[in-house]
Amino acid sequence: MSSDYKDKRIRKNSQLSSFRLAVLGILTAIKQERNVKIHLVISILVIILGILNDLSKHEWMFIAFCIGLVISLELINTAIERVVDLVTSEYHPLAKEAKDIAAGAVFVAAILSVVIGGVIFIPKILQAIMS
Ligand SMILES: Nc1ncnc2c1ncn2[C@@H]1O[C@H](COP(=O)(O)OP(=O)(O)OP(=O)(O)O)[C@@H](O)[C@H]1O
Repeated sequence: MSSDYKDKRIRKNSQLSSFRLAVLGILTAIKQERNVKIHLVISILVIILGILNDLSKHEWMFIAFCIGLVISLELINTAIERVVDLVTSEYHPLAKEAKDIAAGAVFVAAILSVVIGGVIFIPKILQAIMS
């Protein structure tokens, strides 16, 4: 990295707080990554479903945890994809492993969220159908 580029970067970063840079990172991921958009839409739908079903404080804590976990891991997955693409545009088995493992982390969190969402919502939906 050239020192000129580094100087410019340090100056630029000191103008923006780390909080604003983090928000910028989230907005970049939302704009550029289809999966981040999909997770956000699903999260909004789950929140609406939660409001309609009048969830308890504990149920909301589980839902909030799952939404935060999946979106955080999706952002880390996106960052790993960027770094891999920065390092190589060629096919490389390690690049494949890095991307696939990062995607696996999101998948595990998504499965956990589906299980928790099912435990919370299925009984409520069944009760609503039966009554
Ligand atoms: N440089 C590479 N070398 C080897 N395999 C790669 C490389 N880049 C991508 N792949 C493989 O292609 C898959 C898709 O890669 P891509 O870069 O399109 O990430 P994707 O964009 O994972 O998916 P998404 O944007 O839907 O999250 C990766 O999961 C990986 O298996």
